[in-house]
Amino acid sequence: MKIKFTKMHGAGNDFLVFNGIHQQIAFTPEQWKKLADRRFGVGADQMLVVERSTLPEVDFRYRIFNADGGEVEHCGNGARAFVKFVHEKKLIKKTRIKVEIMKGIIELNLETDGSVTVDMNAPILDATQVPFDTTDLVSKTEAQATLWPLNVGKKTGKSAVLISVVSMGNPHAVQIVTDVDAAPVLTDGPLIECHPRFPHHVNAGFMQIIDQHNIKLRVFERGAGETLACGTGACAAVVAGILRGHLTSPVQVTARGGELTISWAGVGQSVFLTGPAVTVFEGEFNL
Ligand SMILES: N[C@H](CCC[C@H](N)C(=O)O)C(=O)O
Repeated sequence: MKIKFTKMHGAGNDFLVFNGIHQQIAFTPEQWKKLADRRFGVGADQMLVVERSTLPEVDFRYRIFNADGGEVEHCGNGARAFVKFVHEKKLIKKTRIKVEIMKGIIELNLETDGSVTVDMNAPILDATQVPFDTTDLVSKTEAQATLWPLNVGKKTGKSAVLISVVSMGNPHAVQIVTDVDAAPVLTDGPLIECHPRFPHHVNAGFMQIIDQHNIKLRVFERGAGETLACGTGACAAVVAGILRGHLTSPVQVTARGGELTISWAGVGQSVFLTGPAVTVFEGEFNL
């Protein structure tokens, strides 16, 4: 059976996007993992499946699978690729779209310049809801932020890594570093991703503050490794930076694969993510 897909990216975070409305897309975690493999498969950070929603007033359902085959709650860069896909495939005409994801509904807007703005809903700031195990941990306060000491490799006790714990529907552990290019993303990233205090694992963000309105960011993503950009990671980093008193909305996030713009008006308010979405090629494979 031939399965069609579209290869896309959002600031270098790359995806295989499937029309799950007109073709049956139901793969095992092993099949997703093989598809994502950059040698034995097609290659991607995540795979996105477009389906119709059964909820009233909601246009589509959007499922996200990481390169390791696991289904996850949210993907900010993927949401932008999603909008571009449903328009290019003429699955919808309107430019403001409501989409059901694993844990809620998000609203997407295709801008006249071709960029996409995503209402990412409000961040979850209660660490235990992320979820993160705070047992026996003594948190620190910086401005409005709660920071948690996390033992990472040899960085323990007084040298523990200070993280902000934020959920954008998916879990994020964000730390400030002086130089992202020199940050231990590939050594500490995997240790944080699978840290026992994160029962669902976590995306590990490394943020360098440039000024009040600009950061550089690298993210070691749960289930995908370091990606060239992470939309939900950019949202979590900006939320953490604003709460810590280092940033003021809007914030330009420079990722290795491109630029994202994040706006946030404060606790309880939605985070807005704006950025590019690019179609690279159409493909198909035999299942
Ligand atoms: N690795 C993430 C999912 C993809 C998020 C990222 N690609 C984005 O743009 O938000 C997780 O396991 O929660």
